[in-house]
Amino acid sequence: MTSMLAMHRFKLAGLLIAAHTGLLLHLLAGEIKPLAVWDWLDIAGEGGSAVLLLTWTGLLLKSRPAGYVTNLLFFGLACLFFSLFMDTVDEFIVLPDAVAWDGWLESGPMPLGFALLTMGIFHWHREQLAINEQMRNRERVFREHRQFDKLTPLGDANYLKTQFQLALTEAEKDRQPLSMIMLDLDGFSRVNREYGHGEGDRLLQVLTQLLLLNLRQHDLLCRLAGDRFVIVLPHTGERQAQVLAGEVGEAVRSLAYKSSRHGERVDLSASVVALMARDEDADTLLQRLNIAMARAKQSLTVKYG
Ligand SMILES: Nc1nc2c(ncn2[C@@H]2O[C@H](COP(=O)(O)OP(=O)(O)OP(=O)(O)O)[C@@H](O)[C@H]2O)c(=O)[nH]1
Repeated sequence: MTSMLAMHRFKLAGLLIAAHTGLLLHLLAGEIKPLAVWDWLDIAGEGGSAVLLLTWTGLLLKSRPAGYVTNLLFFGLACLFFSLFMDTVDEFIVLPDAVAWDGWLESGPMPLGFALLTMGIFHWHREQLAINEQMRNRERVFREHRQFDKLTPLGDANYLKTQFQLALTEAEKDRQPLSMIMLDLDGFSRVNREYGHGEGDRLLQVLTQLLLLNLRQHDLLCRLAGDRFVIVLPHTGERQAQVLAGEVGEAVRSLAYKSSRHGERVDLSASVVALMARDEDADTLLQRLNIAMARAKQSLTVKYG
């Protein structure tokens, strides 16, 4: 919150000064209305809307990076807030008939605000299309933020199950093969132990980027839990899935990840298994993948002790 205020301090200060100046002008030129003539419905409607606009402005600044689009949206909302604030002030202060500028203060910023907001939303829409393109291998069909893991951020186990079910239905309908890859880092707990949990988190984020780079357009990557990832491969038979699994495993081995402590390389390897879906549901498929992974881990223990 403090960093958000610091980053946008000039804009927020400008809005505060504008609102205070408007209020001051009204106080200097007019008189406070007696309580008996206050229109509570108007006060609640206009004042409430102004408060909501301030809330939107706060949420906007808190959730978006600073820049051109954020500025357009901010100034759009700021103009609408100013108009409504002036409208609310008008409910408490009566101005002499000769005064005409109050109409400008109330109505002037409103169309400007809508124009700026429209431009901002248009650019936001274009920005979102570009982000969607980058998110393709993480989201595929729909977005459900509650099912996204905050660290990586990939779909979690629940999201994966939903996607499994959708992919299975689609594969059956199109009579196309569907395969999966499961990847689990070997000895990841050692990274946490030796370098700290923060370093482990960073490594998982780098690994996510690496895996995403190795996927095809229509594949989907999810983080099942901890250091275990699953890739859904539509239109893919088992042999092709095995080839892709080999490539992904090779990519992990080749990753020259450097620790942030002394910059030394952290050697990595992963157990990777690939399976083709049979006539089964999402839970059974996930269970088969987990069993195949347990076997792969077991043979690793036999091999290296
Ligand atoms: N840094 C970090 N560690 C995590 C996260 N989630 C799970 N872990 C850790 O990941 C480790 C997973 O343990 P294991 O399943 O035994 O994995 P492993 O050490 O790679 O062992 P094998 O899979 O048998 O090779 C545990 O130490 C968890 O604490 C996370 O979000 N961040």
